[in-house]
Amino acid sequence: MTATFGERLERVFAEHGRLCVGIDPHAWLLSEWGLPDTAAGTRDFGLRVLDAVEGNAGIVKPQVAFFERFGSAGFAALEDVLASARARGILVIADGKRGDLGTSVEAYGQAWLTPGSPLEADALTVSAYQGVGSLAAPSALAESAGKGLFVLAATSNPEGSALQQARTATGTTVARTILDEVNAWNTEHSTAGLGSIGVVIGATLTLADFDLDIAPVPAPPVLAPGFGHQGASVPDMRSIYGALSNGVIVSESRSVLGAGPDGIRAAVSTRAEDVRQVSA
Ligand SMILES: O=C(O)c1cc(=O)[nH]c(=O)n1[C@@H]1O[C@H](COP(=O)(O)O)[C@@H](O)[C@H]1O
Repeated sequence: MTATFGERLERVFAEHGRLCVGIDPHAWLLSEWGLPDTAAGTRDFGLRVLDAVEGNAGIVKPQVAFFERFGSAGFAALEDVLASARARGILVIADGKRGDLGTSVEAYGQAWLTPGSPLEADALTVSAYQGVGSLAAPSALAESAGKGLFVLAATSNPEGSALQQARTATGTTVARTILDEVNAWNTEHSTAGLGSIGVVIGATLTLADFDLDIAPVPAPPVLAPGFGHQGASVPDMRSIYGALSNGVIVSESRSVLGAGPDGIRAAVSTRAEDVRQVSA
């Protein structure tokens, strides 16, 4: 039987820890790395990040937008990066923040989560603006293929708070509604341990402001951006996430990538150790 995404994630946690290195080839980073601001530059950048991650950490998160800037050539570059990560056994969360309804969102699931697809990743970030129920098709696809989804619940940017803290007719915040509905899916569909469907909760936030401070049981995987460049500090991980901490994936992009091509391997190694310290 195919291992579930949650089981695969727990294995990665045990073997490599919870650091996720973002692959965000900003134009200025390409320049600092001595690479052209082209699709070929993003490919080289992505492959060099994988060189630094291999053996040092277990998870990467390519930000699709930085590849998409170059159209089909950018997607071809991303396909090469995804294939290389698969070959190295590095778990990939494609940060595409896709969201739609019905057969359209199902097609996004097929694009990013079907084994053998050119853009195959292990998990995809998705938006639930159309309701968590709109994600049923890609969730089912993920579950059957041992893949995962990360649903945006409370994002690290300050502009998201008003909408995400707003209360629905039942009095529950939008962010909490998403967390509860994700958890209901996991309880119904996943066997044991971490579920296959996770949430995104920014590390820059005070979880109580979103009614996210009481963790559901079982706690889902939590993709946690906002560490490093956006100001959250890794040693504070447990105090930020409380009872959700056991599922947290610490994600950093610029703070690690800024070390440059010569310094990145050491930067990943140091940061992975910092994350292990706080996870123990
Ligand atoms: O889904 C994400 O990864 C994400 C969610 C969120 O709430 N905030 C957030 O910054 N991100 C992504 O995480 C990365 C953060 O990059 P750094 O701030 O450089 O670590 C970017 O790719 C963002 O798009």
